[in-house]
Order: sequence, then structure tokens, then C-alpha cells
Amino acid sequence: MSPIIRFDRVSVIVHEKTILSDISFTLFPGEKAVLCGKSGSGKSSVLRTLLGLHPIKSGTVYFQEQPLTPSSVQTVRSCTAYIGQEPMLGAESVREALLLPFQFKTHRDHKPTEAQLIEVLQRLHLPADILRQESSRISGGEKQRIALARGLLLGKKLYLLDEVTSALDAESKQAVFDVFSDPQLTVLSVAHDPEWLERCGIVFELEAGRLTQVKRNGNT
Ligand SMILES: Nc1ncnc2c1ncn2[C@@H]1O[C@H](COP(=O)(O)OP(=O)(O)OP(=O)(O)O)[C@@H](O)[C@H]1O
Repeated sequence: MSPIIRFDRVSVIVHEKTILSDISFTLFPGEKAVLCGKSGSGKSSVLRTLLGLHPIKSGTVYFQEQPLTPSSVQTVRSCTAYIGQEPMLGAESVREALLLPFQFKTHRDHKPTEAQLIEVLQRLHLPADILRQESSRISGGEKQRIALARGLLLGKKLYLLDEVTSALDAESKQAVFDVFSDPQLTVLSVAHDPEWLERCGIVFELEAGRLTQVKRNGNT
């Protein structure tokens, strides 16, 4: 099996500041990894680099073993659900937000039924009546779970998650853990939550833009 993501000695410089330095790691399909480290250590920058949002100064990012280029970055974005700390849902109501991608030709034939919408909400410990609410009036943790629900409805297999459990109560957090126990889903996340760290098979520790430690399944 080949890696889904591979960073090979990647350095990123933004506004003359080195924000990632000589980062190398691989992630295989189905693996769950978490980036941790102090504030400003470069965790979110790893996700943003993979999404083509930072220029790569040296080294290569590979996605499904293809080097990341301005054109191939579209493949990464279409295969990935990126859930930031305050996702933009891009529609007035939650229902519209969930159905938004299905207006487009690529997804039109897979528009979810009402039952499928409710089922995915339940999986994420969200009530069905959230569908009627305005997207701007739901909490940050709810927005993240709606963005997650949209990824699941779209059948996304790779999730880039930035602090998705930090705002959640125990039951909602458990629901998110349960969703990602699916061996078909690959996760590269940023988190401080010790429970999330425990559940991820791989822990990448960053310090001032450098990868200082990789722990796999409890072994350093
Ligand atoms: N667009 C940018 N322009 C300039 N500096 C940036 C930019 N994006 C990130 N940085 C800098 O890069 C460093 C790493 O930022 P990053 O957001 O990746 O850290 P982080 O580990 O995710 O932090 P936090 O835990 O606080 O979210 C920080 O010093 C930040 O100021």
C-alpha cells in the first residue's frame, strides 16, 4: 500500500519567516495522526501546506504519491474535508449548508435524502431540528460537526481536522471518536485534547516548525 500523504524534507517560508523546517513524514490510508506542540509551532501550517495555501520553499509534498503542484492541489482539495476551527458553512440555513455541494454537477446524482441527513446528524450527536437553524447562529463546535457531516455525506475519505474536539461535551466528543473509528477514513489532525491524542495511532510533535518526535502506537 502506498502513502496517501508524504512530506519529504519540506520547508515553508512565509514573509521571510521559516514556519516549517525540513519536515518529513508519511501517512497511509486509514491511519489517524495528530500534530501537537506549542502554540505557533506550525501545526496548522502543515495542514495549510498540504492544501496548497503556503508556498513550499524546498522539499516535496506528495499526495497519493503525486507531487503537489498548483494543478494537482485541486485533487487534494476535492478528496479532502478540511475542518478548521470556525468553518465557513457558506449558506444561510444548516440544511442549505449540508446540501450546498450537491447543487454542483459532480455531486448532483448523490443528493442525500432527508433520512440520510438525519442519520448523519444523529451519528454526530446533533438534533434533527438543527437543519432549520441559521448557520450563523450555531456554535463553533456545531459548525465543525456540520462541516464534518457534509464531508461524510460527500463520501470523503481524508479529513484534515483543526481542533475539532476542543469545544465538545463528552457525548459529542464520543460521537466524533466513533465516526473516526472507521478504518476507511484517514485523519491528519491538530489537537491538544489528551483523549484525542490517545486515540490517534500516530502523534507528531512539532517544535518551532520542526518535527521533533513521532510516536506510533505508544512506541517512540
Ligand atoms: N500567513 C502567515 N504569514 C506569516 N506568518 C504566518 C502565517 N501563517 C502562519 N504564520 C506563522 O507561522 C507560525 C506557525 O503558525 P501555525 O498557525 O501553524 O501554528 P500552530 O502550531 O497551529 O499554532 P496554534 O496552536 O496557536 O494554532 C506562527 O509563528 C505564525 O505566526
